[in-house]
Amino acid sequence: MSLASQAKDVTFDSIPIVDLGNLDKVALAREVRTACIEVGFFYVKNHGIPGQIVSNVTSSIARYFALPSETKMKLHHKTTPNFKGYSPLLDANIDPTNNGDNHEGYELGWEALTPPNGNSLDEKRLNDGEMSGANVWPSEADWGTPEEAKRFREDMLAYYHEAVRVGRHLFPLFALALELEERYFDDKTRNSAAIMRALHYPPQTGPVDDRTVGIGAHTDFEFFTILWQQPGIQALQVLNASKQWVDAPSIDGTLVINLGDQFARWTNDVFKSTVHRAINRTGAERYSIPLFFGTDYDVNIEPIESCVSSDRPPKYPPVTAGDYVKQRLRDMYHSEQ
Ligand SMILES: O=C(O)CCC(=O)C(=O)O
Ligand SMILES: [Fe+2]
Repeated sequence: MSLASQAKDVTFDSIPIVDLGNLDKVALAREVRTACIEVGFFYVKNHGIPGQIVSNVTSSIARYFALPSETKMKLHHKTTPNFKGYSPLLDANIDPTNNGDNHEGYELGWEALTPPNGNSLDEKRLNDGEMSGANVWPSEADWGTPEEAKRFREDMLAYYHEAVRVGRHLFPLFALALELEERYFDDKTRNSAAIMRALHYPPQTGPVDDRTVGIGAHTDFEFFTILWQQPGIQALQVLNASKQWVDAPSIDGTLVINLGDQFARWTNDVFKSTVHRAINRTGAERYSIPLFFGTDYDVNIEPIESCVSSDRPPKYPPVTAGDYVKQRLRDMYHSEQ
């Protein structure tokens, strides 16, 4: 049966959990396919990221966001050519009908933990298309000690590389879920763009203006997102086909995977890029870490053959992944960058 004929809109009431430890690849791919067609979101367990790396990055993030606002503002993303760095509260506005997203963020991309030959602009990043370019890091003076500065960079990059490893593991699984050859995405993900954002959502208690939520209703722009969310704090919600918000709670030991608009374009919307938002009404600080995983930016996104039929003609014109993401980022920040 073609994938095009399997497309459907489902009023799901929970998000499925997929066990990456399952050695039966065919069964695993089937589970992923169902989750992608019906929900566009799933949790993964047994992803292999060591707990210590996760706890290090989360404590580093909390320390970073506790720095004085003037210090964080020195690395405002508008001072960089590629959106890296800090974005303050209400700076981004992902839902144009809203007043701004009530979170602050810090964004980084690919960087070797130990730069080869002392050169931080290594070959991989130079090849990474128009969104490439150096990360920016708070200085030793910003942190107060060289150890703190070093620790922050190491904790962030250690998690980054682990999450990228999980992402690389998922591409063949997605290929199988699409009934393609397992290696289908290999030549499209040689220098995969992977942008990580550390996010801080201050608590919003009392009456909350619906137009100033943590992050407004949106779909992600990239291929898929790997999201770590802080345990014990409910904030993320996912919209089902009947326009009901379904909670996506943090589940210990799991990561959330959600498909982005690039994936929806590859699959002519057979696989869903589902609307979601986050509101932190818990009274406690919330941190989360999405990592947006893409194909190489020079790859042209065109629908996979089996996702197109006479009943389901192509919905989107072809576009390169890089052009697409850059335009979406400009829209989000109302930027001319
Ligand atoms: O913080 C979250 O749980 C969601 C973040 C998100 O959806 C995004 O950054 O695109
Ligand atoms: Fe998102």
